Amino acid sequence: MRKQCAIEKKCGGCQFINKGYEASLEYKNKKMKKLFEEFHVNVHPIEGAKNPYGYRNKTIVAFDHQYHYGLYEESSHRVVPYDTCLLHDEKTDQILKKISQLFRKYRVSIYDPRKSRGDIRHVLIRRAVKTNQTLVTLVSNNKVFNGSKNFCKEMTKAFPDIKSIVLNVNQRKTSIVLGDYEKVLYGKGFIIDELCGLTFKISSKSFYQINHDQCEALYDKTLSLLKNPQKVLDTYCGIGTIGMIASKKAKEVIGVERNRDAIKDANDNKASNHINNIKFICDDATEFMKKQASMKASYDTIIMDPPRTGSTKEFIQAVKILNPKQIVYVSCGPDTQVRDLKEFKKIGYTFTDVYPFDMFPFTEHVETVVRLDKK
Ligand SMILES: C[S@@+](CC[C@H](N)C(=O)[O-])C[C@H]1O[C@@H](n2cnc3c(N)ncnc32)[C@H](O)[C@@H]1O
Repeated sequence: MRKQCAIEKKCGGCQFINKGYEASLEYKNKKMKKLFEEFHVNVHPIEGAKNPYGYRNKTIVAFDHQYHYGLYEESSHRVVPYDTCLLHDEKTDQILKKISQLFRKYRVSIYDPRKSRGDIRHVLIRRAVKTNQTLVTLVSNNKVFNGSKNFCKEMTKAFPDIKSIVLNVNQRKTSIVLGDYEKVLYGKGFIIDELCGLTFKISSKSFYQINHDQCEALYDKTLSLLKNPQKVLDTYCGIGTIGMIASKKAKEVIGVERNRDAIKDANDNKASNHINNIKFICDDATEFMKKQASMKASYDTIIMDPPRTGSTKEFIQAVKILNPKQIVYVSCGPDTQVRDLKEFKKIGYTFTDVYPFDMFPFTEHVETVVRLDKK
């Protein structure tokens, strides 16, 4: 059933929310065909979501001084308040309403970005949709959160699925949301979700795909594209999701990721899923690739899933030396993927198919996966 968003224009988060889901898929299909046109490959129709609403398992909001929550208006510090968002998991907005009530009740100090004063800068909610567990992260300018015991007690009484509440301290004067220092106020500091038959521990600073069901479809495709993988290098591995799923099919997997918290989660995930043929390394992906190339290490398969900015020329030059038979490239930024694919072409890799996934329904974004083979 088609739903209408009342704050579409002010919020600006989803370009297609009031235009209809089919229209958005049509637009994305055309966009992908055009983007990959120069390669003369088969661009498959985008894999749409069964339910395009309520898919976001991660939400970050700011509060104004009247304790309304919302997103910052583009290029301003004005919060655009909202009641419910059509893309959020339903529980998320109920939790945010309760947080707003408690902030008001306890007169919690709200950060003012213009004056760099006050405490609470953002609230991040993460939902593990399969296990119904919630992680609440309060991002503050202050290492102390007065009244945290009462706050946690009231929150967890109202929402028993809140398994952890974390205070993340961010005293930087930038728009980066999370700081480095964290203090667990309640629970263990993480939640557990299930994905593709495995369990994953997720903490506030680790990357985890925001659309659970579309992510399973994307990972199934990724796995099916791997032809007889033996020694696999999973680069930009996050908490180890793709590598651990691929480990079922491979002899050995090495995952590399630069976020220390994600690597800690990955190692815990490896242990809790009893996977013995995977190892995780905390390093910059390009630096790691350069070291592997200089050691003449041997991998027959490379998986890469970089951030929206894509990979680097040096990474691709290191691939040339490592000479794997196949590369599976997952991307949340098809523009930068195209840029990187041109470099892969120069070093002798070809591809025939592009598989787009609608990981972020109603927004402009598309996720794509491609398998490259050595000519
Ligand atoms: C799109 S996410 C993919 C994570 C994982 N493959 C997944 O599907 O959950 C990109 C990951 O790359 C990591 N990352 C970003 N830049 C990196 C770099 N230069 N070297 C290594 N990892 C990096 C991020 O921390 C993030 O975990």
